[in-house]
Amino acid sequence: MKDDVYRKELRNYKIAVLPGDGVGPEVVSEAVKVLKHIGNRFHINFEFIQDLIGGAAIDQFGEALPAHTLETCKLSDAVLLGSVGGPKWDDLTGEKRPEKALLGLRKGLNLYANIRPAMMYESLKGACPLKSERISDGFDICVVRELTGGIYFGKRGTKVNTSGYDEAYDIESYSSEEVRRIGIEAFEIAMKRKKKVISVDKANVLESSRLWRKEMDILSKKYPEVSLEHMYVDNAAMQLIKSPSQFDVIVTSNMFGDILSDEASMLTGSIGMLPSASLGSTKKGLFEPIHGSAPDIAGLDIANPIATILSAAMMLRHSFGCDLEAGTIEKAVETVLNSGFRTVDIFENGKKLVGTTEMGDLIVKAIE
Ligand SMILES: NC(=O)c1ccc[n+]([C@@H]2O[C@H](COP(=O)([O-])OP(=O)(O)OC[C@H]3O[C@@H](n4cnc5c(N)ncnc54)[C@H](O)[C@@H]3O)[C@@H](O)[C@H]2O)c1
Ligand SMILES: CC(C)[C@H](C(=O)O)[C@@H](O)C(=O)O
Ligand SMILES: [Mg+2]
Repeated sequence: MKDDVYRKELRNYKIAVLPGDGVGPEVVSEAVKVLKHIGNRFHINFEFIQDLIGGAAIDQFGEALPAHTLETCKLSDAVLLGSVGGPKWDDLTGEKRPEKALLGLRKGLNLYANIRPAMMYESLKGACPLKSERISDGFDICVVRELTGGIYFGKRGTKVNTSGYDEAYDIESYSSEEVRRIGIEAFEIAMKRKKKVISVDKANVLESSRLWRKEMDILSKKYPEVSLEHMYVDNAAMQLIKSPSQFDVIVTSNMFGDILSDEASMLTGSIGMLPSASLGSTKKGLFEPIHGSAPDIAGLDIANPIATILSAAMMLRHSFGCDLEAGTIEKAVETVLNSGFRTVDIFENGKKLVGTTEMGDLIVKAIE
């Protein structure tokens, strides 16, 4: 019997839970609450194995990504992560930084494709900072961000240059194989959507972007039904604000994807709304909100848990093939938003202000 069929019949999944720092533990505990509820309702046995990452792991074990944390993730079917980093660890440099744990985890699990969907909820139109005519068509964008290459993983260092000044460098580099595999991911996703890919680069300046563009062109010949357009990243940042509905699938490099997805998140109303799935060549994925540890609001029970709850839904769909259950969570989120409940980041006059825990409770209730 094939492994995935066997697992589906048993409906028994092991989830590594890494709450991390700042608001991470607050939003993750809401997502776990929702998953537990889904488990009860749909007879799925979730085993949650909690471990430390980031600043929390530095404080306890002296390193941001302890070997046992990586091992826990390797032995699990999927990983749910909150966020890492914060002012407490800001003086640390290089490999010691909490954020490096995240990069180590993504690389260690070979999760090269980061999927970040940004869609407009009808009831959150008022929370979008754009004029209503710019979003009259709504938008449903899927950012496909390369996650284990580029400037994040290139050679870096510091030196004193020949004139005696300090110098620092981070090299952006991509191989054709790295570009091809993220391209395939984007075209495959596009085949299930509007069959439209916009590849974002800076090929008017960067050699690595020229390779990127060439590989995307080669790949597009294998997907004749999908239209491919190239766009420079500066223009793409502007076009996202001008007319978000022109985008469907955006495929781009690690750093451009990081920046553009934060920008796209704000179009939905808040960075607290955007989930993500980091995927590789196996079903095991890493699921996390795109936002960070939000130190300015940590511990106040006001962070929006929806991004993390929607990340849990992405886990059900992508790692476990539980489409019905994923859809149930997504529908529950929509129901709660349609009923007028809002955390402070998406609050508008006339709506009902709730905190992190209450938002989680409402979503659980909407699942029932
Ligand atoms: N994936 C991650 O773990 C991740 C992602 C981004 C940043 N970080 C780290 O987090 C720390 C803070 O970074 P930052 O301030 O640049 O970005 P951030 O995403 O943590 O916060 C940016 C702004 O968005 C708000 N915000 C974020 N999440 C929110 C939520 N769920 N609900 C409501 N408001 C929310 C914050 O309050 C803040 O005003 C840094 O150490 C950074 O490196 C980690
Ligand atoms: C914390 C940082 C390393 C991370 C990234 O840049 O990938 C974050 O900004 C994200 O978007 O997940
Ligand atoms: Mg980011």
